[in-house]
Amino acid sequence: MTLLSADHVCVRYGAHEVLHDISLKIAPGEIVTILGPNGSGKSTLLRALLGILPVAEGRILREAGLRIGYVPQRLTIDRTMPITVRRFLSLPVRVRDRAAAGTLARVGMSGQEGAQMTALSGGQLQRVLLARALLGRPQLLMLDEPTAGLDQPGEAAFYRLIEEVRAETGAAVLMVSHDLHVVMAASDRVICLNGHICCEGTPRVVSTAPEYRALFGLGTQGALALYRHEHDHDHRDGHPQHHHHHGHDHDHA
Ligand SMILES: Nc1ncnc2c1ncn2[C@@H]1O[C@H](COP(=O)(O)OP(=O)(O)OP(=O)(O)O)[C@@H](O)[C@H]1O
Repeated sequence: MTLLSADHVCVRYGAHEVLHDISLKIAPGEIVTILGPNGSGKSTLLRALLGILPVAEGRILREAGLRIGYVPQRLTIDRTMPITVRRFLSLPVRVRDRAAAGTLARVGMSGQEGAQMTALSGGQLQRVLLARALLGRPQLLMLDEPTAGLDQPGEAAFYRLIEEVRAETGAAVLMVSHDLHVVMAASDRVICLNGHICCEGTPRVVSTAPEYRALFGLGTQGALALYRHEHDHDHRDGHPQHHHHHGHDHDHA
């Protein structure tokens, strides 16, 4: 079963092709992260998947009646127009007090109905944005760099919250990030984007993929070498002097 899919999608701004031949699928309940450097088209891809940006080629398919909860990258609040958390939760769709209170409790913002949106910290604002998205009982949550501007503990706490929400509601999560640590901790699957899909798979597989490492300037040493070393070691029964001799395994077989 697939909630949302892209089939050979290209997106252009004028003559500039920002996304090339993108195919992907999101299944119910999975947490998928799109990872890529600045300008790689992550936000563009989310907006195309949401249907708020036209595609030049290919197509986007959404399950009939799919409920999507969208948490934008940032929210520009007009400081001359004060608005409380409670009123914000009823934009654009009015919600009941009980639903508002319950959802605020869920995101760790219990009793904050009366707070001014402009007075919230970055972490609190993200929680309120998430609460508003959850009020629509989404089957798919889409989050665009939801922890941009948060410190490390704030970021970790927010991703734990996302995992709890997934566990409780069964919602699939598609998010954008350029933070490897977050992705390693909280994703079932990672899609590495740079105008096209460079590689995809579990966080462990992607983090050792040469395409991923080249894209993030990690070189070919470091974790990849370490991973290979450990992998070799497991098969060589404590004969480290033979590490680079590829015939060794066969000698034993
Ligand atoms: N409205 C637009 N008109 C023209 N070009 C645009 C527009 N929006 C984005 N672009 C270009 O498309 C490319 C991808 O932008 P996008 O914002 O999707 O990347 P991103 O991966 O989300 O970047 P970041 O990590 O910086 O948020 C960039 O080269 C950007 O300049």
